[in-house]
Amino acid sequence: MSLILQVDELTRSFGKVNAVNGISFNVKQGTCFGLLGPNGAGKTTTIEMLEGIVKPSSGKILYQGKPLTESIYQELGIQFQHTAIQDYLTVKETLEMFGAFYHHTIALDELIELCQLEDFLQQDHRKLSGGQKQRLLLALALINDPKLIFLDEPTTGLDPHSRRLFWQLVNKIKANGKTIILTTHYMDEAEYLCDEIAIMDKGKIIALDTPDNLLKQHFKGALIKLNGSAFNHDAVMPFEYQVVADKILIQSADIQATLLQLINQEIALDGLQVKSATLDDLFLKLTGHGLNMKEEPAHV
Ligand SMILES: Nc1ncnc2c1ncn2[C@@H]1O[C@H](COP(=O)(O)OP(=O)(O)OP(=O)(O)O)[C@@H](O)[C@H]1O
Repeated sequence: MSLILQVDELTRSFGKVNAVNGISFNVKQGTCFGLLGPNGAGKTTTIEMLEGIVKPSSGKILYQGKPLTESIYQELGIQFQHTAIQDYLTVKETLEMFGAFYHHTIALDELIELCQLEDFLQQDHRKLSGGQKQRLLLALALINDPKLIFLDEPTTGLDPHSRRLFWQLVNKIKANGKTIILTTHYMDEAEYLCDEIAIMDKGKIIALDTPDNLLKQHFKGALIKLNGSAFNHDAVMPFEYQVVADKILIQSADIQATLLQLINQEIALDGLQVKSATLDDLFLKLTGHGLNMKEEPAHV
């Protein structure tokens, strides 16, 4: 599979803040690549450099083997976290207005059908629900029939039904051969949509691979979770464990044997969970903090 994007040692500082600190990755054509991380990790700065909106402090970005130029931006589709749309326009008028910005556009009927906008075409865009608004923003990102589409936290704040509907749309777009770069706080979204992910924390990539490979690499067998208060940490435990946030994580290849050991050690099993590891667990393991944590001070 050919590479649509190659990123090498990309860095961007704002004064003393290293928002993005020497990251490298490749994106294969026709795949969905996820950039994950907590608030302030550097995701938006990264995609804004890829989109040509923010100038890198250093590093290299190649699009289809060549450096980014003005003309390439006609080939990109961008769904921003917030897009200013002129007031009083209907959905149809909004689509027509954005279409006029590009030399080449997709047929509007096709786009309206794909993004399921038929029922709202004559509605003022300000009256759309959250899910409908996101579908309109996606349609605007697709209007120039781009090869590479950036979706920046597209489902933040949506209800579960609207999120699932949006995921189906993203999969349809991918099935049409498009490449997608997605940023998200939602690990289930990344597991469902992304072929490859980069987990960012404090401006750096701390893990990069397919979701499956990352989970296999970092977790053997099942994951047993207990409340942090369950252990006397001075006592010697007959198994390895990790304390992250307010939880104790034990990786176990033999669940029965580990549970028996816990019972023999008279450890309170309140809050016990036995499950397969998820990307949330991986993030917790790698960083020692959850994805939904409050924003940390800037990384200087
Ligand atoms: N224009 C700017 N001027 C100064 N600092 C900035 C600027 N843009 C981003 N930063 C800082 O760079 C760091 C990374 O921010 P960025 O928005 O890229 O993170 P993010 O992972 O996208 O976060 P979120 O999930 O909240 O959107 C933060 O500390 C942020 O305050």
